[in-house]
Amino acid sequence: MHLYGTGGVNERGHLEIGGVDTIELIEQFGTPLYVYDVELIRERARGFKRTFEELGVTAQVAYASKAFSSIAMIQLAEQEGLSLDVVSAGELYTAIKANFPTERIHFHGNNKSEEELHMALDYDIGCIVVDNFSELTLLEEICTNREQKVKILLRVTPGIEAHTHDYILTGQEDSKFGFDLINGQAEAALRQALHSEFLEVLGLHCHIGSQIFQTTGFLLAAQKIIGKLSDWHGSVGFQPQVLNLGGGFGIRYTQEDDPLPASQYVEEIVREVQNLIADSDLVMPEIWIEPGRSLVGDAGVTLYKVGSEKEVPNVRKYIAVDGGMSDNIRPALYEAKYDAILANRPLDPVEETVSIAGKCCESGDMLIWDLPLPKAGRGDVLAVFCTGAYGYSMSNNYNRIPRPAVVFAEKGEARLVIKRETYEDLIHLDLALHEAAVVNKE
Ligand SMILES: Cc1ncc(COP(=O)(O)O)c(C=O)c1O
Ligand SMILES: N[C@@H](CCCC[NH3+])C(=O)O
Repeated sequence: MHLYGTGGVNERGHLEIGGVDTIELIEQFGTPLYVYDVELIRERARGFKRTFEELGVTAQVAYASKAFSSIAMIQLAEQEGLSLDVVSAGELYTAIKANFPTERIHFHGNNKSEEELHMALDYDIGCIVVDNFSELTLLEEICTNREQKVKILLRVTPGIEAHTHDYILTGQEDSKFGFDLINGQAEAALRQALHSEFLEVLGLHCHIGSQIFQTTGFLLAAQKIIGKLSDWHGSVGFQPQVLNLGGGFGIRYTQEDDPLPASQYVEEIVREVQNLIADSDLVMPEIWIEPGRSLVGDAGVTLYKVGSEKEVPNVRKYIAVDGGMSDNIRPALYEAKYDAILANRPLDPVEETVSIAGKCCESGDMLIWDLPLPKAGRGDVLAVFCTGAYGYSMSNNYNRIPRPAVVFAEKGEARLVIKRETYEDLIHLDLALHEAAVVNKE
């Protein structure tokens, strides 16, 4: 048995998270249940901030709220002095409702609508990360009409192929995100933005991908970007105040994963930037990062009840749980791997290898292939580790399965921070045929 995050086994022989017995939690809140170890999120946030402080660099650590956005989570980010990356009006709305300081909100996305840009301006958020020419022009027009200034970063694609799953790569040239750094797009965007009296260009942003285990890609991106910034200092006289190198720091989902300590990513990036800046005419900019997964990923566990089983003789045994791709789509989407144990008897010896199936009507709804477990059956509780990032946030109602509840556990106290969806919630936007008015005729 291998524990992730700060999970432990208590005197009752149950898996404990944040000092809370997981079996007591499911008795109270049901399954599937997301449980977050709040202390671990705090530790991770403090770790990032401390590393920058020790390096003497002015920084912002922005939590990429797409990893897991909820009012309580945003409040936690605020308590820890993080900034916030949002990518939609919905994420921005959540942040506003959580009273997150708007000057520390950064707005991302490759297709922000007019409405979203207005909303960002209404709340006077910290900065908008401009992704492409059409957005740049639109934002310029909107700001001119409103006679309102806004701080922006230009997102660039530095032409880096980070070593990760194709679907979560973002820094390569052929990407839907950002201005191409190398072929002149980024410089043209900078010139256009500098021309506008309403756009204040803070600097550049790049995000090369997610679940990255090496620093090489980040260092290469820093080299390419600072090389260009240095050229532009000569040609356009631009001095960046901010360099945002995104998120993407990998975490350990299974024992096969071998990520670096979070501090090492930051340290190596900062030292590279310092060296490159020292060799240029530029002044050291603030360094911003925007981790999601590495702040919340291994702090989350999903608890499921074990249900049916099926044996395919001489091939495999399937064990089904009461959730699946509706609460965690990552295995189906990215072939993501997870590890799990029985939360009600984690210390029992392994007896067999089973494959964990979800309950959705899809063959692809498999959570874990070939998991060593004690003999498990109805009544057992499966704890899948490291589901804190892109689990709940990508959950859905496929097969009209209600979304799970989410609990924060800290120092022996459990707080329900997202209620379980009810069947009523599932149909609350539906209109019955007799209620649905004809809307396309007078
Ligand atoms: C622009 C941007 N910033 C930050 C992140 C957070 O990435 P991660 O959760 O891998 O740290 C993402 C997601 O990949 C992203 O697209
Ligand atoms: N959602 C993805 C990562 C992409 C994040 C956004 N660029 C995951 O679960 O790993």
